[in-house]
Amino acid sequence: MTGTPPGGRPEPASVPSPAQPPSVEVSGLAFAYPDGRQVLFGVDLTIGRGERVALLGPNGAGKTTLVLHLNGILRAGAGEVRIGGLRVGKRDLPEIRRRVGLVFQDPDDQLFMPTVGEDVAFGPANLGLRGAELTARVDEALAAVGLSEHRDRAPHHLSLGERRRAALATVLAMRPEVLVLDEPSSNLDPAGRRELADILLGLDVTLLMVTHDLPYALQLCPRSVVLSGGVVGVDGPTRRLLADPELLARHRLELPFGFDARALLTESDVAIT
Ligand SMILES: Nc1ncnc2c1ncn2[C@@H]1O[C@H](COP(=O)(O)OP(=O)(O)OP(=O)(O)O)[C@@H](O)[C@H]1O
Repeated sequence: MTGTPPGGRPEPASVPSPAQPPSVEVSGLAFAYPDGRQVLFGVDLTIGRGERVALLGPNGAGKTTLVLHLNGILRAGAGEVRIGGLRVGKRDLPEIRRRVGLVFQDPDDQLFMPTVGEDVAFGPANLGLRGAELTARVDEALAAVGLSEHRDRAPHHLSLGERRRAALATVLAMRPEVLVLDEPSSNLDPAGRRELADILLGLDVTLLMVTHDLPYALQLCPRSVVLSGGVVGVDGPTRRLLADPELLARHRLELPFGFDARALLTESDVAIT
């Protein structure tokens, strides 16, 4: 909520009031798949309202497993997850799923209606929206991702970049508080990557982005968390993580050839490292 302090400028929506719980609170989260494979061993992670955080780690570290707990697709074996103070569990699942929007890596997992507009309307219609209210919600979500002109097109006729933005619109139509993106930049061309970044930077949500694309993490997320050995192994400013070659090597993270991460550091960072 946006507030106007007496005599002052309106506060941005992302500034938390002291009474507001964090967007995401994961505490002591442990999880094993039914085949017995234990992936998470006690994850602790708090994300404040309006923060943008990159979730990093090598293949198989458990990043997707962790984010699937945020909207209750997976159930914690031990520990708990809270979204805006509300515990993720059977009782409040519909509200949790409204609060947490998950955008999967493959947009085709989220687009299944004959037209883009119908796909975007699907979630809010399930919430009970109808008529002008539903149309306004769809308009708003399509405009946010720059697809207003594509409302009546078949999703499978869109480019990958457009389909990924359409999948994002299906989630934005629910007005989520937390947006979780699984590898949003994968297979996008440079223009598609930039367009998506511009959209994401303009959203007023808490953002958690799973990615192997470290420059994208840097561009979008001031904070990064590295999942390692089933727990949060590293948590800090993205620019400092990326400027630490030993840390990157330890977690099998690699920057593109020629990317000068040391140039990211400020004088105060250099003094600390
Ligand atoms: N349904 C499942 N049943 C059993 N094991 C699974 C299942 N899904 C994932 N795993 C295992 O859990 C581990 C973590 O997988 P997860 O997909 O969460 O990792 P990740 O960090 O997202 O990897 P990537 O970067 O490759 O997407 C892997 O060893 C994977 O094989």
